[in-house]
Amino acid sequence: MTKPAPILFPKDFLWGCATSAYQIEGSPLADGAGPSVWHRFSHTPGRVQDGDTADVTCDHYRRWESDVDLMHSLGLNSYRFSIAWGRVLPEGTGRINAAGLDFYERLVDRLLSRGIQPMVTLFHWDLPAALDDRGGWLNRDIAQWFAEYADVMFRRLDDRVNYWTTLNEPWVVADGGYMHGVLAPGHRNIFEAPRAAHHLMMAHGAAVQAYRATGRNKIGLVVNIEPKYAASQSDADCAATRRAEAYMNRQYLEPALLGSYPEELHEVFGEAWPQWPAADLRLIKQPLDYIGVNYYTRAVVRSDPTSWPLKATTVKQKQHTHMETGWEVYPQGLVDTLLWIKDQYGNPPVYITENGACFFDPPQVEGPVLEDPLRVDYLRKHITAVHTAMQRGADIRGYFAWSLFDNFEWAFGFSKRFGIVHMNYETLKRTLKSSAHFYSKVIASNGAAL
Ligand SMILES: OC[C@@H]1[C@@H](O)[C@H](O)[C@@H](O)c2nc(CNc3ccccc3)cn21
Repeated sequence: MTKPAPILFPKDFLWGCATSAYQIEGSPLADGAGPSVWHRFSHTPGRVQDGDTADVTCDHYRRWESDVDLMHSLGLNSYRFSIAWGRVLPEGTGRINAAGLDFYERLVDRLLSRGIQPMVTLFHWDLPAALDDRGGWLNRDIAQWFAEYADVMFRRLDDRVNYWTTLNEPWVVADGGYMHGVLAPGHRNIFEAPRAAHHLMMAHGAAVQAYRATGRNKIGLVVNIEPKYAASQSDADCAATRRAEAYMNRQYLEPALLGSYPEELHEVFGEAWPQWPAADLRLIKQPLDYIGVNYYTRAVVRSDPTSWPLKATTVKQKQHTHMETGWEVYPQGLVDTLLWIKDQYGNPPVYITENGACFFDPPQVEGPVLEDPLRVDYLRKHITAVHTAMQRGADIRGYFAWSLFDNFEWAFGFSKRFGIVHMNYETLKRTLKSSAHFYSKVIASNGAAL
């Protein structure tokens, strides 16, 4: 029996971890920063589990130098993080806060000095509150507000940042923030959700257009993809699955890549679905250098006329492990997702910009390393899935584990831990989990240690 050939990734493959500003930085109002909708939302009683806020969280705003050194010690060759728009432009437009811009410039310089490539996300949900007061994602003007902010960042950092992302997961903002009201800014309105979604994508297009005027590197869009599998071959379940796939997985990819929306959205939104001007879709469909895919889980879908607005619901797969968010662990879904993008959208360059899991880590035996075997198994199986898709022709350029640290998990507060590094929120001590050691070995061996 010959041993299987070792898994090996390309020499220039990006191996990183991902974070976002509001989730790890703390000090949301320091040095002239303006508040975000998430600062408001987390300080609104009842919105976040246990009343948690990100006022301190990982205190990365003050510990960024040693945090970069920790990334270097893990052997990361890249790091995906986001800019807090309100640190740079406290009112969202107009006046620049030099201290905010300087923080991100110093962070980028230190990353580069440690041989770590920054991948910078311009918007990871923390919209300046001042812009929300002017309508936020419901105001068509936000496309220009976002392009103005993006241009400030491009002009300051494009000589050092090779990978830009406009938006992180527009679906989550529209669905969570405007359809279901469970995320900032907390609206629950089926007429607002498609408008917020559309304006998010117009902002994406306007920022890419601005980048092409001066930019010399790569820019893309990050979407969350959750592959949908019909619970049965019945017409009702197959139609429900198509609606769910259009609503989450195609509503953002297709205007960006094809310049059109899936027909199923007319059925999903009904009278709430506007007729968008063709010029809007031309703005959204800007040539991209890559697509970022955030993958965590899949959904098995059945028809459910009582479920709003999709008339579809997820069927729990009791035979598989689930995370503490209730998400099924299903690595095959990542293979299927990557091959779907390859086959449906012309095999664009893809980075796995987020992949990870939150498990209640077992009771910790005292010692320097915290054991998290379920997360090690999750990472091993999903990184292997990436390699499988690459062997079948998908053009995958990098992988970012979510997340470097345990951090503020939005409406879940600190109750969910996705980090490969444990965060003690009292002492702010960082402690490597066994998944950090595992990931470090995978990087050092370029995959052979899987
Ligand atoms: O929930 C884990 C992470 C989160 O911390 C990141 O900020 C965010 O980019 C992120 N996106 C997903 C996947 N998409 C998703 C699906 C349903 C609800 C919320 C997010 C997971 N995560």
